[in-house]
Amino acid sequence: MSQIKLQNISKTFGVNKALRGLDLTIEDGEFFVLLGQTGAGKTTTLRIIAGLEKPNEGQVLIDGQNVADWNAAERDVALVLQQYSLYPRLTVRGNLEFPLKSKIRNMTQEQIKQRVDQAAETLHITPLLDRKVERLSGGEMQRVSIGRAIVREPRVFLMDEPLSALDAKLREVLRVELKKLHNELGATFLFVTHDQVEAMSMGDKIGVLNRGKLVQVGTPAEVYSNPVNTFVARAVGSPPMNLLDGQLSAGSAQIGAGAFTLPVVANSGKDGRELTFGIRPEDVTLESGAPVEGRVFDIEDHGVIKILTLDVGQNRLHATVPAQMSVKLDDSVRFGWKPEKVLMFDRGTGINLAVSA
Ligand SMILES: Nc1ncnc2c1ncn2[C@@H]1O[C@H](COP(=O)(O)OP(=O)(O)OP(=O)(O)O)[C@@H](O)[C@H]1O
Repeated sequence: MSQIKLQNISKTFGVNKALRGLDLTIEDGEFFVLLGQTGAGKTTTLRIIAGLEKPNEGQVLIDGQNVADWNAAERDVALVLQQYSLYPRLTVRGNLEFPLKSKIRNMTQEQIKQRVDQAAETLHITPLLDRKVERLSGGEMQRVSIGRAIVREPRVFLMDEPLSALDAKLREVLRVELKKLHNELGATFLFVTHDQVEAMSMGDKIGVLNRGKLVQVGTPAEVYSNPVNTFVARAVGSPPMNLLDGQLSAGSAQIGAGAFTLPVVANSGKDGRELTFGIRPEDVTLESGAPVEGRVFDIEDHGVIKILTLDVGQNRLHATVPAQMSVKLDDSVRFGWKPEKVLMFDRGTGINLAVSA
């Protein structure tokens, strides 16, 4: 178990700035998820921690020790990748034993067997131990990859989108299993993904990475309910937060070119300012007496809920409603929201006014 600290890490590939002054602390035993779009710098961050890449600037500290001069083996971190790096000709047992057979470890056959059996039990792959890896399904292979990391009992687990090659159902199963595994091992996990559902459902903490910079760190609930800017507001939540351009006028949001007006919690001194108003789809309420009229442009049925796309003038927004609500395409509906549910962002910078105040 270990704490990881990245201090002012920058990494450049030619003219490409992969990481730009990254500061990040992952506490001992934490399940930390780094969320970012493709090219945000997630893999580079992991490779720098693992010692496979050197930063141009900044330091990596593991348990307070600067590990700049430590090679990958000395850092004792395990990297689990999206593409399983297994030996196809070996059995599952052979693959799990492999990292333990190194001379440096000096382990007896009995010790190795014990570790392998234990890891196989934890990952529910005991019945597969004698099977050749090339004859496993994708989900089974990913379990074996994780097993190869577990047997080493590393200080830290670094996971690079380990579930993204799996189908949706299996991803769900393994998400739960990885969380359980983390609880059982009590180890530090750094998991990177571009999938916000994965980030929200797995992380004790989430760090949102945008073009090599960390934009926000917090619990999933904090990041969801109080995004620091419109980038984070868009990055978490499905469907994403409605972001509507408008102006603040006497305690009301005037959306679009006067398309509609709805109350917000007054923010002194912001009258007349060009803003972007943010409202989560589940906070848009449909009621017959609600103040604004919209037209139903689209309906997505998700079992227990429906996601409606509403058109109001030039504006389009999402509303999440119970599945039993009777509504058809092109219906005219009335909607509103509670003033305290609306976030306000500066239109130019995208910064959340509540954060910058
Ligand atoms: N070895 C390399 N040589 C040149 N450019 C690189 C190299 N590795 C990464 N990059 C660039 O650095 C940036 C960050 O890449 P990185 O792989 O860390 O992003 P990522 O967030 O993991 O993306 P993805 O989700 O697509 O894997 C990208 O623009 C990428 O093209």
